[in-house]
Amino acid sequence: MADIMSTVLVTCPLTPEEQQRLQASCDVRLVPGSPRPLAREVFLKHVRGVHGLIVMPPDRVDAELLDAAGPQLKVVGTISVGLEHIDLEECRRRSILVGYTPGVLTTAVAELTVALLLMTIRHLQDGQFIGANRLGIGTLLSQRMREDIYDCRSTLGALWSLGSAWKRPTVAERRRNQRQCSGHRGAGQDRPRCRHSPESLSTCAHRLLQQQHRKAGADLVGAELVSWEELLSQSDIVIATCSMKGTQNYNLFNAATFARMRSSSIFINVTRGALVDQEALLSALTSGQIAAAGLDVTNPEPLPTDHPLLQLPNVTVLPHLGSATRRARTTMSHVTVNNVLAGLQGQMLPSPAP
Ligand SMILES: O=C(O)C(=O)CO
Repeated sequence: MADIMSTVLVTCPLTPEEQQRLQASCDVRLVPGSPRPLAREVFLKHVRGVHGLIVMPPDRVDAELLDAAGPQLKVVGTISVGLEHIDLEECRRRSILVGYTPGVLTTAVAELTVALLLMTIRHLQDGQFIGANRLGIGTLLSQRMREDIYDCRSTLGALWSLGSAWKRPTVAERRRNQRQCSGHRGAGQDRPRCRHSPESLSTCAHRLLQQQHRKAGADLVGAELVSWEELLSQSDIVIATCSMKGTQNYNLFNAATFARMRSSSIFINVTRGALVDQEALLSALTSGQIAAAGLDVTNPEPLPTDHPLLQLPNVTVLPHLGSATRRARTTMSHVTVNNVLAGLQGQMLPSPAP
């Protein structure tokens, strides 16, 4: 049991079971109403004097926040695999433990990626509008039509993250299975070519492990390791699944990147909006430099309702639904509470940040 006097601030929803488990051991302080994203001044006000902190992106945990919390803070648990909102160096300097939730959402995000890809390629959101307004199939047929993925032998280029690079099942594997399920069996030439750029893999934490796993991760899903240049210029579909690596990958997709892609390319982003220079994306989409984009993540989230990206017919935007499955969210809550309870008891975290 954690010290009964420990106070934990929770800024985001936990499952009721995990909230109860936390409440059995600690004094739990919930941010009132918890509108997301949390206003900074509210966060700074409620963090004072807590021993543990449960957050999710984009709640920024930096020196200012840690100063506001005070020296008794022992542990921060984020309900996410992404860590870009936490100043890990500053936490380390203050001996504050940080836990996160790697691995447990990979499947949910991979499924969302395939769904978003299909929505984007087939204009499904337009279909929903047409259906809801009883406009009929003729309206749909008069709209722009897209290639079937089935026939186009497209090349899928994915930038895999630290976590999903070598964990099964990945996006590439699912897409391969999907084709097999729809009757595309057998002949090797029927399989989509999967390209996998080593540029996006972590070169800081676990460097040797990642380097050892890069080739293995690619082999696991039948992917070829190619350069960043090749990935951009040869892929029909480019999927950003890499992390921000702190701020290192900020605007990784920019005007120069989109200029190297094909005019028929589809761009999908399922990890972080800040990977993309949105002005450059907007201009690539309006000028025809690329064909379409499907975004589960944007910068900021949510986008303002009058944002020009939301007005474009060749863009599908979802409200960051990647991990929104019962299994993923339940496990993420569970892992986070385990991390925080361990940290409050001065134990090693079961799932520590790298
Ligand atoms: O866990 C994360 O970092 C997410 O973005 C979940 O969708």
